[in-house]
Amino acid sequence: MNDSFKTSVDLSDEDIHWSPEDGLSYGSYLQLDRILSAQLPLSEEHDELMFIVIHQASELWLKLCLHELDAAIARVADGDTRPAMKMLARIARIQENLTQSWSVLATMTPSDYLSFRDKLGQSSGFQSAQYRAFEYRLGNKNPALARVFENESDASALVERALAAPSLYDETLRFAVRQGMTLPRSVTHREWREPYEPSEAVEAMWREVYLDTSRWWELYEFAEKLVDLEQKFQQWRFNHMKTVERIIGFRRGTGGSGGVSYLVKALEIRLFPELWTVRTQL
Ligand code: HEM
Ligand SMILES: N[C@@H](CC(=O)c1ccccc1NC=O)C(=O)O
Repeated sequence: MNDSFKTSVDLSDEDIHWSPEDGLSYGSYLQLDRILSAQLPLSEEHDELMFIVIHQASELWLKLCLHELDAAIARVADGDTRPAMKMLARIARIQENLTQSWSVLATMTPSDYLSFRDKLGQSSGFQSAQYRAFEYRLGNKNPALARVFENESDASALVERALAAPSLYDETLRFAVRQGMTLPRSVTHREWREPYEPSEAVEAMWREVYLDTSRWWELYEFAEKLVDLEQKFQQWRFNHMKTVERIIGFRRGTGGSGGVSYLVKALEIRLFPELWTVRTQL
C-alpha cells in the first residue's frame, strides 16, 4: 500500500472562509443565483430539465461565438488577420463542443420527448436570435428569417445589426483586395443584406492563393480557418437534423417548417462557396 496517497486535502477553516465583507464570491461573480433559477419546466416530466439546460448552455456558447466572431470580423476589416485566426479557432472548438451535446440530447427517446412536446406550443429554434445573428455574420443572409423577431425589440436589434453588416466572408474578400488581389466592385461593395452570390472572379482569386501559397500565405492560412469553421458548422447542422429525425421522425416542426425536410434542405447552404468549389479546380 502506498501511504503517500491522500484521502483529503489539508485546508484549515481559515483558508476557505468567506464572508460578504471579503467582496466578490464565486456565486456573486458568476451571477449564479440568476442563472440557476432560470430553469422553469412546464411539465412534471423528468427529461424536460435536460431539454432546457441543453438549450440554455447552447445559447451561452452562442453568446461567446458571437462575441468572438464580431471581434474577428472587426480585426479582418482592420487588416489584422492573426488575432482573428485565434478567435476563429476558438469558435471552431466551441462548435465541436456544441456538436457533442447532441449525444446528450439523444439519450431522450421519442416517448420521453413527446411526453412534454405539446407544452412547447409554437416555440422553436427558429426564434433563436443569437443563432440567426451568428448565421448572418457568417454570411448566410436570408432576410425572411429575421421577421420572426419583429415583436421582440432586443432580439430584433441584434438580428438586424447582423443582417445589415458585412459578413466574415465579405470582409475576407475586401481584405484580399487590400492584399493585392483584384475583385469586381459587385463583390467588395455589394448590398450586405442580400444573400451572397458565388462568383467566378472569387473562385479564380482563391485558385491563385492555393497555387502560390508562399506569396499569399496570410490569405491561404485564413482560407483554411474558414473551411474549418464551415465544416464544424455543417457537422452541427447534420447532427441536429439526425437527432431530430431520431426523436420526432418526419413530424412537422413546432416552428411551422416541414421538420427534418427543412433541416435537410439547410444542409445544402454554403457559407464560403468558392472555397469549396476551388478544390476541384486545383
Ligand atoms: C428534441 C430536440 C430538438 C428537436 C425535436 C428540434 C427540432 C427542430 C425543428 C423541427 C426545427 C425546424 C424549425 C421548426 O419547424 O420548428 C428546428 C430548428 C432549429 N433548432 Fe432544433 N430541435 C431540437 C433541439 C435543438 C437544440 C438543442 C438546439 C440548440 C440551440 C436547437 C436549435 C435550433 C435552431 C437554431 C433552429 C433553426 C435552424 C435554422 O433555421 O437553420 N434545436 N429544430
Ligand atoms: N422544433 C421542435 C421544438 C424544439 O426543438 C424547441 C422548442 C422550444 C425551444 C427550443 C426548441 N429547440 C429547437 O428547435 C419540435 O418541433 O419539436
